[in-house]
Amino acid sequence: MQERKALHTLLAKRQEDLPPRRMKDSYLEVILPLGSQPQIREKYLNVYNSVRFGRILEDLDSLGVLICYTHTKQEAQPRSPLSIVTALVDKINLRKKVVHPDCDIKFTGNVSWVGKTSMEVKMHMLQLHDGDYCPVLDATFVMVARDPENKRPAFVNPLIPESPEEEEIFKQGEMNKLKRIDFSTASLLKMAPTAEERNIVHDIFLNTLDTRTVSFRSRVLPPNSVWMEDAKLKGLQICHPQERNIFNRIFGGFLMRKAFELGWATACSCGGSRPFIVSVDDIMFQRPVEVGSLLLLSGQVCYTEKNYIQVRVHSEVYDADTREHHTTNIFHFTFISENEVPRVVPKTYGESMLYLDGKRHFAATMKEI
Ligand SMILES: CCCCCCCCCC(=O)SCCNC(=O)CCNC(=O)[C@H](O)C(C)(C)COP(=O)(O)OP(=O)(O)OC[C@H]1O[C@@H](n2cnc3c(N)ncnc32)[C@H](O)[C@@H]1OP(=O)(O)O
Repeated sequence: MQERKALHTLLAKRQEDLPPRRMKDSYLEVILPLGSQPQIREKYLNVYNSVRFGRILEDLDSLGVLICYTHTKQEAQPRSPLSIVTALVDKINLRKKVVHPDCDIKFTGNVSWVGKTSMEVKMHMLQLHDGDYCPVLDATFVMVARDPENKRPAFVNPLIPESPEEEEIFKQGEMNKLKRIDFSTASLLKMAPTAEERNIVHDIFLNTLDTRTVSFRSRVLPPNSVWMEDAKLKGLQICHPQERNIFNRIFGGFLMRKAFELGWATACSCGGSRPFIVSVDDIMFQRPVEVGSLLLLSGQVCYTEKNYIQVRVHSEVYDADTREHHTTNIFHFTFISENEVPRVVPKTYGESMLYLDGKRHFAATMKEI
């Protein structure tokens, strides 16, 4: 950090002082040689003889940051003054259920939109089959540039779209930002549910009343259902220095892997058969996780429909000295199970809000895939 302090003088005072970049300036292709270098397969292999998605999340996070460093690279500077951190995983949509552990994987990506200090990155993952690379997933992340000590935001190079297609991609980035603001304004933590949503919650409530006692208090679980309070799992992670990133905080990809694995286990125990990841959305990195933190993770099935399971993982750090808890991330995962899954039923008002939030995330995912 002492060394990094000296880099402050290299920061731009205004965004206009930085040379504009094109999308192709930050374009990178990286090969993960699972086919040609068998010795690296072990790290990626899961028990179903396919690739661990948590490892892919780590690779996407590192690649996203590397793409942003490429976008902001100044030839004259031996070292970048910027600390680039992951602010948001906007969306990851899977196009394939299974990723083979013995075929090469190619990642590609570039900066697709730029604000003042934030950059949207679009990445794609493809896998080699019979001589061709076939699409596996598409991902959109948002990274934020900070000063060398990671204390304040720092300007990034503007982005100039060069063709009508690139203008469309750039416009989409702008729209994504507005959509995120709308989604967050309508959050159930800030606003009451809509009339339609209130009816859904009340119908669920009526459906769980015990017809014999006719009381507001006695509740009965409908057939093929599970109470939400019984559809959760918890985990603890001690954040050892091994998981730190280049800014001495816990690596975002590691947090995603741990949250994904708990989310998967939660979906597995609720659904009763093997779940496959379909989509990841709206993972907001609200605050950095310090090395040495006790990270508490809670996985909750929020919503189910047919074979689909919507899981939310909440992560918080616990400070044993002050006994305070601070939320660091909320993760949203959509899984598809091999068999039809039970319906989850909320009992309390808080659970009903989690249910509606899960239903909203599920609906947004289904619209896209
Ligand atoms: C070399 C290659 C290999 C490298 C591999 C290492 C990879 C290392 C990557 C990591 O591991 S990072 C670790 C995981 N991430 C974190 O710990 C970040 C934790 N969160 C934070 O530190 C802050 O919440 C964050 C810096 C993201 C935002 O801080 P603020 O809320 O104070 O932001 P501010 O209001 O100053 O806004 C700054 C910009 O961020 C944007 N922003 C903030 N939160 C956002 C969000 N949630 N979604 C989208 N954009 C967001 C905001 O719009 C604005 O953009 P513009 O300047 O372009 O207008």
